Amino acid sequence: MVRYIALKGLYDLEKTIGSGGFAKVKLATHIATGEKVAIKIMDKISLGDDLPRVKLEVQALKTLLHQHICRLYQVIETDSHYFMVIEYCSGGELFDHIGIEKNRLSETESRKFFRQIVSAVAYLHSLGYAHRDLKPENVLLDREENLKLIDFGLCAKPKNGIDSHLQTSCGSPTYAAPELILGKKYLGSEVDIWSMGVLLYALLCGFLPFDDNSIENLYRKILSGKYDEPSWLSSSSKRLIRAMLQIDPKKRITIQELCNHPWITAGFLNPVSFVHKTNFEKDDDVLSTMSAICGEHASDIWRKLVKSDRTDYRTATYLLLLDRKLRGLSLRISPSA
Ligand SMILES: [NH3+]CCCOc1cc(-c2cn[nH]c2)ccc1C(=O)Nc1ccccc1
Repeated sequence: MVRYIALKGLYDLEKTIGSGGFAKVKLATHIATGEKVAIKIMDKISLGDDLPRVKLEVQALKTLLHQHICRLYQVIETDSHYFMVIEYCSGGELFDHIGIEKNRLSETESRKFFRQIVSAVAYLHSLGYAHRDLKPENVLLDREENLKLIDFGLCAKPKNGIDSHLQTSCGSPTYAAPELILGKKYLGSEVDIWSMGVLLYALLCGFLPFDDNSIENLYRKILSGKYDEPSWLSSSSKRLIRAMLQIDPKKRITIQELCNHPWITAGFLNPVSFVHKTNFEKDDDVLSTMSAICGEHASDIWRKLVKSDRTDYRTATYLLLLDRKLRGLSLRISPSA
């Protein structure tokens, strides 16, 4: 196991749980609390001119506090690497959860998960962000099967707000909107809606609306906007999918309409709201646990926490202890912390 000096005494690295272009994600243990975390390791050389994207992703994750968006605990930068310590989603990828035999979810189960995606994306858009890479690999589950969106490496916050156009082509073609693959100017919010339509179709059908081994055929299918509607789809599901997979982005349903759509609210008392986690809430039990170990006064620990950029080891320890408390577990810290 390659040893990273920067993690020594803080995190024990374990198996690799994901690897992408320029990042590797490893399971790790936060030594002070024994809690599992995911550490996204990026080496600066292979990042090349994508280096600014890491700053964007860190900035986005520090801002985005939502129950269905993976939490960033700590960022460590060395001369050669970035380490992003992120919430571990022990349930793995949602689509692995669907399992091979069933390969699709019922409308009720799909609605439960899809409402959580809509809540996270509505929150994202309300802050002027677009994810731009919504795909099954980026939809995970935590231990209680709560959905978590990950990988904001491509997310954008256009300087003039969510309604200003983007141009960079990014994300995977299979989930990409027609305007994006045509290289047209596009709105991040509109391409996210299209990708969510592909996700919903995959949940309800167990396969993708547009799929082909040849990229030209795949593009042709996406641009045609034509896809199969299997017999088991209800007319309400078909109507919603059609509203999301509109070729013309101006005809596509908006995130606000989506939150109130009859398919989304069926069986629920209320539309999807993007009520999110409050900011950094003070917890005296956690602070006294930390103070018992490190000897500092709880009030001093809290003051430093609030003043910090909230991505240091103290922040990670505080948030992980808070998670333990919210799960009804004992608050313990190993003295070596
Ligand atoms: N497609 C997911 C592979 C990478 O996995 C993660 C990525 C991030 C991440 C990456 N960027 N931002 C957050 C955060 C958490 C995980 C994770 O917990 N994955 C996992 C857990 C159990 C089984 C399998 C996979």
